[in-house]
Amino acid sequence: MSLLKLEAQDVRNIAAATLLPSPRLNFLVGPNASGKTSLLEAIYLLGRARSFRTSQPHQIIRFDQPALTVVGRVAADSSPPLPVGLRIARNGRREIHLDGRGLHSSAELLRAFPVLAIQPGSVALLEGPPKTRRQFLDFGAFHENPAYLDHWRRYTQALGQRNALLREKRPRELAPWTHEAARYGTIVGETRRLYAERLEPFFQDTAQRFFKGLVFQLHTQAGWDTANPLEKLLEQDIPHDLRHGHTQSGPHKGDFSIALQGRPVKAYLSRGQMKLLVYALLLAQARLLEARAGAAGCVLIDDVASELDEDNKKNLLGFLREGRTQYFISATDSKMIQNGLGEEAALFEIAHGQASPPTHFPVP
Ligand SMILES: Nc1ncnc2c1ncn2[C@@H]1O[C@H](COP(=O)(O)OP(=O)(O)OP(=O)(O)O)[C@@H](O)[C@H]1O
Repeated sequence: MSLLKLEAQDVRNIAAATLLPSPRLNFLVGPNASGKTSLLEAIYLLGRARSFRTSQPHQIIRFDQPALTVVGRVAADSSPPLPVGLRIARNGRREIHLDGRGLHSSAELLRAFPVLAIQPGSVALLEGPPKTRRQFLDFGAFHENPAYLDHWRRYTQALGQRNALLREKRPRELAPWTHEAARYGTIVGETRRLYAERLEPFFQDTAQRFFKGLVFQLHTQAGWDTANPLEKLLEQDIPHDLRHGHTQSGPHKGDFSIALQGRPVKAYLSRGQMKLLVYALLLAQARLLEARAGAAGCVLIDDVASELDEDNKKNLLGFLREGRTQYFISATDSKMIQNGLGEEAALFEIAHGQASPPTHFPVP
């Protein structure tokens, strides 16, 4: 499911830009503030209907413009290319189009064009709050299991109702929501656990590229003591939950952690190593998507060279050249990519919010 064409309008400093990318490796090269990240942001918007940099639409829309527009064509493995489009206005109103239809939610878009971003802020995946890690697991589980979104929504709704009753101190009305939250919460927790289990070998493989000989352990925490049924815990917790005004146990408290020889990585790895571990996790997620028939997605890598030494840049490039995933990689200079690009790859020079026509590297 690669991006065949992108047209971005009024995204940050991009007044209007068109990209005709390669289905595999695409390099966006240009000086600081030329618009590389903005182009990556435009691609991300097309797949997720939101930015990876901000939740404030007015920040992404070009100064003094009423709205941004991103349209594209996405290759689907077994059907003709799909036209996709998104418009976001200053008041936050979004219009999403897929194959000529207006969509009410971004879920179909996410499925049609799975996009992942690796950017300087991605280290929050290991260092930030658990919510970031839950979102990582949810994105994977969503693509792994078509029923996941519905289960997740039902859980979130039941949890919201239960929390409202807890805040209003109405314990007698809790029973149906406790039951519903336990039912769907258990499924959500289990689906996340299964996803992490599926991801683990891909993660071990990607981590080996950067950390030869080191073996990491990936542990998921469900958000409750899974030795007990969630329903029993929720019932036991009622007095406690009433005092706090919200539900203490459940997948909304879920998380995962990574350890190296039993020690939490956060406490021992260098900054550069943390960044590599984030690469390993997100690239593993992309590889797992790729392993699912027809679901290979698109990965955006912003500011690729920062904090990676020469060996690791080579390791990364070697990894990216394998498989079917489409990559968009931004860098301030093309040194990193001049050597060893044996595959179909395209270089776009970015200047003042404009992209040059692609330079294609010949297949040897
Ligand atoms: N809403 C906006 N409207 C217009 N310009 C904006 C807006 N938001 C940011 N910019 C500007 O867009 C320019 C491009 O930013 P971008 O982050 O895409 O650059 P970049 O090429 O990734 O740079 P770097 O290599 O420094 O990371 C910057 O000068 C930035 O100040």
